[in-house]
Amino acid sequence: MRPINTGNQRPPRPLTAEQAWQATTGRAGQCVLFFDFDGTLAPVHDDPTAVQPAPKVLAALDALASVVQRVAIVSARPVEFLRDHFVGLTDVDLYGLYGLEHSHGSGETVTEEAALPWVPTMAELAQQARDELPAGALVEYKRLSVALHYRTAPQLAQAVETWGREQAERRGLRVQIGRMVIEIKPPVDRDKGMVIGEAVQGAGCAWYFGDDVSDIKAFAALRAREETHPDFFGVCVAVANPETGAEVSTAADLTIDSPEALGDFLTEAVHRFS
Ligand SMILES: O=P(O)(O)OC[C@H]1O[C@H](O[C@H]2O[C@H](CO)[C@@H](O)[C@H](O)[C@H]2O)[C@H](O)[C@@H](O)[C@@H]1O
Repeated sequence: MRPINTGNQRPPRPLTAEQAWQATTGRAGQCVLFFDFDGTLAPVHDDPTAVQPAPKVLAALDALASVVQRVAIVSARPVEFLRDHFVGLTDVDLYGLYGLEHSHGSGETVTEEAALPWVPTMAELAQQARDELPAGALVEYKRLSVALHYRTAPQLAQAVETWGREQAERRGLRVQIGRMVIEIKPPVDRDKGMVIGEAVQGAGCAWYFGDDVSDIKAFAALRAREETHPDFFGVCVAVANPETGAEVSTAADLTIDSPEALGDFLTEAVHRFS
């Protein structure tokens, strides 16, 4: 059995959950916990407007916020959506639309200026998608991005993705593939990896929990921080799922079975880190 590291040294890879707990406990006050939202904190639902955080998640995040340096949610959802789903959590940072928006604590929402000129294009694109995509495709308009979903009509995957890619190319936009969704975004350099790279400055340790391919960039940002800062300790945690789970798990240190299991894991973290 590998020895457990309780000092400020990083434990060797591959990591066990126990080693990750132990290495974090002594420096919880310097640690930032980052969470993706859909498929990580909240179980997947056919209707993107109907999702809610898994049981125990809200209470655990609230308690963790006073134990660790920062708790942050890093999502493709708008900040306003996240705020509505975490009412009562006033001491949490919210990064929305892959970092095009953010708010700290209960502060105002700040939007990346370079993205603002793209608002009318996105509104127009959403309307065009509603008009042109086949019945069964679901269009989610998010002010600075448009998500085209086919979860309830998987036979449309190729048609929806092809339509989305063509429109993105025609309009000079970017695409992000996700779980039964293609998302179209402004051509502004902002992703979860960039958010994490900036937000870990000043932290001695960070955990990132995610389930989708866009979260792999966040894992890479933690790995990069470890490379350049030998005292920094990062833990990448995948949340399993049948779509992107294998790819995300391969990039992670640890895998948790589901958002519900994450609720239990975080409840345990409150006790471990306190
Ligand atoms: O960065 P995230 O917080 O993980 O957001 C990624 C996308 O999540 C949502 O779509 C996903 O969840 C839906 C609700 O469970 C599900 O119906 C869909 O199939 C998933 O792709 C959200 O609706 C998207 O806007 C986000 O891009």
